[in-house]
Amino acid sequence: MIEFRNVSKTFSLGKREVHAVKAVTLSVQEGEIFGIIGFSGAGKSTLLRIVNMLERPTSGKVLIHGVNVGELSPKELRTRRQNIGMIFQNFNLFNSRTVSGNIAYPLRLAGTPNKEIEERVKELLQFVGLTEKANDYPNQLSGGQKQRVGIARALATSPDILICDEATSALDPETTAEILKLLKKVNKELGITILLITHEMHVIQSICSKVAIMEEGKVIETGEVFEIFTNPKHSTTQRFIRSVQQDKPSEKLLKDWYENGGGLLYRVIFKGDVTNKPILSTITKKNNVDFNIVYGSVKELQERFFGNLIVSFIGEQIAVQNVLEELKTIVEIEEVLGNER
Ligand SMILES: Nc1ncnc2c1ncn2[C@@H]1O[C@H](COP(=O)(O)OP(=O)(O)OP(=O)(O)O)[C@@H](O)[C@H]1O
Repeated sequence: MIEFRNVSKTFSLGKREVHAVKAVTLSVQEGEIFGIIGFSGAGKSTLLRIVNMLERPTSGKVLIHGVNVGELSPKELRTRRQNIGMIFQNFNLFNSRTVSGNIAYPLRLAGTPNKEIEERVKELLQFVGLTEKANDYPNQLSGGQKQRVGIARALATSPDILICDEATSALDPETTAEILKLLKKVNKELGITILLITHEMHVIQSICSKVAIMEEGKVIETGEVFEIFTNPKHSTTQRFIRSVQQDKPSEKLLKDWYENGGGLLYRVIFKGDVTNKPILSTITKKNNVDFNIVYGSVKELQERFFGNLIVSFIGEQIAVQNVLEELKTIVEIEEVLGNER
């Protein structure tokens, strides 16, 4: 639905050039919630602004429904933009207009008749749960309520794409969770494709189905959120994932473990259905080996199970080797080393 093909953007600052986006190729499918994550300066905002040509790419192209957005006439581009809703970290509401006035604004711009505007605003207020606040002004609202107004305004012209620029970064954790729930509802009930940027991995974990990780203008890794979380390849991706789930004991605990003569530790990763089966106990029993789960968790991720256990095996060396070989045919397994080893 949205395709970035080899998109680059270079800003010229006097003699200096900033390569904000470098040869990005990405595909966002219809109905997805697609997250782009990266540290500050990675190029996320620039890439997002290229979708509706608020920023023109230096090279490459963006296709929406197969149409090259860069080649649209000014009139066609205006229509395309009406079909792309956008919400922002700082909400960007008009403080001099009421909640209703803010939501009605894009409809007025589009020349919608008053009666229709009234009905649509009522419907949107209900959808975002702000009917009671229709006549309030933005400065009478909490951050979460302001973002609800932002979402209602973005939906006013019935777009097929919603772009979220750090939409929850200014909100506390509880309000963030409420807004993410609302975005999920927008996606599920209205079938709107969502493209969001964030620097917070928990946002990706909560609502995205696909993710791209950006660093220094490039996409360094992309894929299904479940796959990226369970098998991150790039060290930056691993850092982001560690921000939401610690996947091994601290270095201090690992050091103590090994110094106190603890045996080798292995990370055993279970994905999906495998978590239902007593694999560890069956295989170790058969080989006359004991096991000790030292650390770990089994979580739900994208409606699938994901187990990450740190295990020590106790038994004859050859028997432990057999257990490892057999486990490797069913689950992922790797040695866990402390930095000190
Ligand atoms: N209009 C501009 N003129 C010059 N340089 C720019 C412009 N916009 C962005 N940049 C530069 O491009 C690079 C990428 O910026 P961008 O805002 O896209 O990153 P980001 O990942 O969204 O970061 P942040 O979360 O801090 O906004 C940065 O080095 C930034 O300074």
